[in-house]
Amino acid sequence: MADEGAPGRVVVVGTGLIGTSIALVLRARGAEVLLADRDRAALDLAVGLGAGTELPAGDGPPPGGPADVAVLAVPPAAVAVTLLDAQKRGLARVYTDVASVKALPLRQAAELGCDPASFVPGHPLAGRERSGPAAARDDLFLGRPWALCPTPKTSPAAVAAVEALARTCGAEPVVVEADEHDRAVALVSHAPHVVSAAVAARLTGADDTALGLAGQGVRDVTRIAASDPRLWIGILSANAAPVADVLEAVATDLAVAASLLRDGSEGAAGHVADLLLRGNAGRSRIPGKHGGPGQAFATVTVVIPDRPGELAMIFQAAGIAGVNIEDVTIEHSPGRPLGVLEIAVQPEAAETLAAELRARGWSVPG
Ligand SMILES: NC(=O)c1ccc[n+]([C@@H]2O[C@H](COP(=O)([O-])OP(=O)(O)OC[C@H]3O[C@@H](n4cnc5c(N)ncnc54)[C@H](O)[C@@H]3O)[C@@H](O)[C@H]2O)c1
Ligand SMILES: O=C(O)C(=O)C[C@]1(C(=O)O)C=C[C@@H](O)C=C1
Repeated sequence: MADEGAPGRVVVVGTGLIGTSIALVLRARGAEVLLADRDRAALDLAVGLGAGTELPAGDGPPPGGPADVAVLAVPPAAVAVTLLDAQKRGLARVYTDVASVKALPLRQAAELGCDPASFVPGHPLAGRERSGPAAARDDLFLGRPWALCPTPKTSPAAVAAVEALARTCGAEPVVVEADEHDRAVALVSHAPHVVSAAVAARLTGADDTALGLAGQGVRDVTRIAASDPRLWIGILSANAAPVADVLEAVATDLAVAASLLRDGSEGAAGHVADLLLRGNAGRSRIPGKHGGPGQAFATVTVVIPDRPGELAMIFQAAGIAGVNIEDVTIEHSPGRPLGVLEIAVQPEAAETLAAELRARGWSVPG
């Protein structure tokens, strides 16, 4: 039995990273999932992972009639033709896609004469630097925003069905107009991807000494540079102008920083510091948990011995003190039997938690 409000029967076309991840979570929530992919190996692997059963080939709807929703999890340039095909076949009552750009598939769907009422353009803001069904995860969408870009022609019932699908995947639906979506993701996803690639590209000529000294910083900045270039060239060229706007602004900041560093004067260092401070300010604006507005939590730092049950006892102590834990990070020094736990709490609760933990014998500096 599916959860209440969740789609009961879903078709997923495109069993790569995103399609298979959606299929896995829907299966876990009790939905029947029918899978299709033009790549036999990707389809077989998704079926083997338990993401669903193969959609029978043919011209008409699936056996048992149209599904509640068909999710088109194919590259941006393939969305409109896949939609036309799926609607002609009558695969589902409602259709959505997951492409990282929204204006292009919408425009192409209109040009091809697709039915606009049953199509809800969508985009889960969650992913990985790996492609294909082997990289799929059923927790990929937890707490993430899932953009929906209905037009005035989209039926409200179709929007409600796709909102329910996004919620079933653990995501938070956010309705936004397609052009606004594309400008927004140019800033928060697409331009950062190119910047990451540009930093990683410098490493192609790096010698062994430099590579041997690579730490976490360069790994963090370049993680997404490992993504599939074929997928990303499709995304970037479909959102070219907004991405170029952001890249030009970043390039200006970088060029100014480089010339100030060459200048070498004390005043010049102050100007570079200004960019670093703007970096701190921008980073702190990225929303926190549940995609809510960025919130200034206080951090309680605890030194914890590396032994079983320690975290559970700390969380229990927080519960006894009536303090809600907003977020947690743990830093481990390799080879040391200690960890540093950073607990984010509401500012007014920080002192209560620190006092409770100290009273119970933990080391809480500050
Ligand atoms: N990778 C990410 O982090 C991410 C995040 C959110 C959204 N997206 C979007 O999701 C979509 C899929 O990306 P992915 O990362 O899952 O890619 P992927 O390469 O892992 O999977 C895409 C799958 O679509 C299949 N496919 C391509 N054309 C097809 C067609 N015409 N008919 C049937 N199957 C077809 C491919 O064989 C492949 O299995 C893209 O539109 C992408 O922009 C990606
Ligand atoms: O985390 C990653 O690996 C991603 O690239 C995910 C990411 C993003 O930029 O946040 C990338 C593209 C998608 O359209 C949505 C999500």
